[in-house]
Amino acid sequence: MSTPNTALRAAEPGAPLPADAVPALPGAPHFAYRGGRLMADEVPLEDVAEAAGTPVFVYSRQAVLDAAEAYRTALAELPATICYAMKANGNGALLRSLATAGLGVDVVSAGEMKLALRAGFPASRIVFSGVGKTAAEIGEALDAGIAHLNVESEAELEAVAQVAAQRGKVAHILLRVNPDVAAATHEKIATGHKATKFGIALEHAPALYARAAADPWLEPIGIAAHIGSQIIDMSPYRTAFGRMAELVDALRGQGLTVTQVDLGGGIGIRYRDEPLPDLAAYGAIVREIFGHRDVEILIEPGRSLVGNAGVLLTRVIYVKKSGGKTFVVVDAAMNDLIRPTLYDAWHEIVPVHPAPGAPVVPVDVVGPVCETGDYLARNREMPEPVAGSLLAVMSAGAYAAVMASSYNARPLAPEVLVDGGRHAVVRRRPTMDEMTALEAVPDWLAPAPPQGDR
Ligand SMILES: Cc1ncc(COP(=O)(O)O)c(C=O)c1O
Ligand SMILES: N[C@@H](CCCC[NH3+])C(=O)O
Repeated sequence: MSTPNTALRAAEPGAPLPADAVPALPGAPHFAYRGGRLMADEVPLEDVAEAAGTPVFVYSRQAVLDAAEAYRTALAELPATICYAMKANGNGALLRSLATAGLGVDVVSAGEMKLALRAGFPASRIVFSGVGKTAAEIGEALDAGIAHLNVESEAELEAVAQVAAQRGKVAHILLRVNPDVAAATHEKIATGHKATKFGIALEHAPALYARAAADPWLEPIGIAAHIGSQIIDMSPYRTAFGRMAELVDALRGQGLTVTQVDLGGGIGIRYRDEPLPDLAAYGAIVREIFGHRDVEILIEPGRSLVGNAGVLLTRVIYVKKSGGKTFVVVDAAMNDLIRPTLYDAWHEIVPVHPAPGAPVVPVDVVGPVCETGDYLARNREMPEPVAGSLLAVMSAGAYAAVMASSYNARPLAPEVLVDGGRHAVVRRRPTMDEMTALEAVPDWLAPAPPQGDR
């Protein structure tokens, strides 16, 4: 498949972009070129940059809703609830959009739980996952009436039992099992093989489930698994779900009640030239394995709902030639998008205003942060941008703004939501005062020297 950059390269100097060079961007059709400029739905990205400054994350509300609809279609007629894994993107306006669309949500901390409740997700559609829930968090979840508490270890089961008894509230739990499946993905985001910290070994699950069923303060309702993230080939799901189904049958064979299976998330997106994940095939696997088993199904997609619904818009500060290389220094950096540095991730980077005829050269797209690892792309063939121009870093809707930091005292990039032809800042850039608002200088420190003496 031709990537956007190679497609752009096909243009002759000075000639308008040929029709077949209009790049098939990840994020299409919601992010697409029209009239020689990159649009988010009906909004030119240059307008967003003008209104909110750069760097800025831009999300298409319709892209998220379409992605949710694609899951609904794939799972049609199954008793399935889509619980968006909000760790991928916890922006309140996006959450509100998904809550209004009737989705559930998967949370991994009391903080996420509170954001989910605030966004309007009912407690009955909240799954509380996570390997290290504290007693305080378990208590908050019980108080909020969370309907699905996913338990990841024997120690956690004991903690839940204790907190539930203390509060006099029955905890509805699912045991997260580790199906020991190796999915082809980056090692830092694989979770379903037994060497990871996640889940309970399949062979230990029956005894723990029975232990829970015997506890008056625990009501085990099902089992959960999540095998990893950015999974493109659906076959590991078949293996994992098959093992889960065997466990469901075994538990029922012991006279235990199982009404729910939580199949986790993990379906990948196209960042570069990956095949598009086959949601229909996924749906068929779920149907084949669980369709006749009389269980309610939960799924927890994160990235596949929001990843290609967002871009990071950035402006070129300088083009620097040094050491035989071309560095495109932009105003976004690793603190805004850490995925390239952390996972060697590829994010497509394209001009907002393609300049046909611009020489295509290998460049490093780097930020202003003082780290050698501060890059968004390395040795990337792209039309050489000019200082002041806008670039869009694609596929930045998932695990981007949520993983950002203020390293180098850089303010968190704002977030803008596009809805058709309108757009709004849904999280603004913090001021310097806001960034330091939590700091305190103890009174035993000498006062700051007067400005003139510094
Ligand atoms: C328990 C759980 N559910 C769901 C997800 C969402 O994964 P993804 O964004 O790959 O769909 C994750 C993250 O990998 C997770 O840990
Ligand atoms: N943060 C990872 C995904 C982690 C999945 C969370 N369980 C990424 O950016 O790809």
